[in-house]
Amino acid sequence: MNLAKAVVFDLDGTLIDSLPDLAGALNRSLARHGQGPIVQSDVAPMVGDGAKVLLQKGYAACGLSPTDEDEAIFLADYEAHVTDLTEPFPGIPAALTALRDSGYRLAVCTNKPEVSARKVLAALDLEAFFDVVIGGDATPYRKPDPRHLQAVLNALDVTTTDAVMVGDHINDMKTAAGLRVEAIFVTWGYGRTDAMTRVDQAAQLPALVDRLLG
Ligand SMILES: O=C(O)COP(=O)(O)O
Ligand SMILES: [Mg+2]
Repeated sequence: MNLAKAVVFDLDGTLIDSLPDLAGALNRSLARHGQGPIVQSDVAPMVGDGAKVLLQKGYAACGLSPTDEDEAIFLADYEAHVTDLTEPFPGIPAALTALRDSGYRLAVCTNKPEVSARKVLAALDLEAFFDVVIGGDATPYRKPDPRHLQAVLNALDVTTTDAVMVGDHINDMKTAAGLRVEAIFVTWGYGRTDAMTRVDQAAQLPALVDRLLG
């Protein structure tokens, strides 16, 4: 058993394919100004720094910048539709089950607003896997600031050498590197990096985590 060891997951693009609902909310917001839609493949690289930055990047692509009202409407609209089309990526529930069965403690470190993160985890029956969930609006720091991950490790009471971070974005890799925490880059998400340790399928995660933390 690995009671003192933990696996910290990014959420969007790592555990869940949330791009359709993120793009939907962005495009509904742009439509209020007679702009868009932006196709999902162009929205994907805008995901990773949280919902507000997604809105700013989407508006910038149309030569606009969002007002406070646009932001409030967008955040409320996304929160209301956070599970319309969003699903776990293939093999994720089984991989989380295998990791828990091996004794790892699991957590989520996401730049997503925490209310939306918890809502989607509950709706997709993933919430019970995680001891700690910290969203991008829940502390003064968010990824790539390593203090976001440090807050998760503190809440877990786990040391940096007993944790691994799993993510789909350069922000996740930078966050882990800032604390010298081992990191695994998942290739099924929305980001691109040259990270050395990579996985292409969720089923490969438990063995890789064992190798890095064992
Ligand atoms: O929603 C985002 O922009 C990023 O969220 P993530 O940190 O879970 O990938
Ligand atoms: Mg991500």
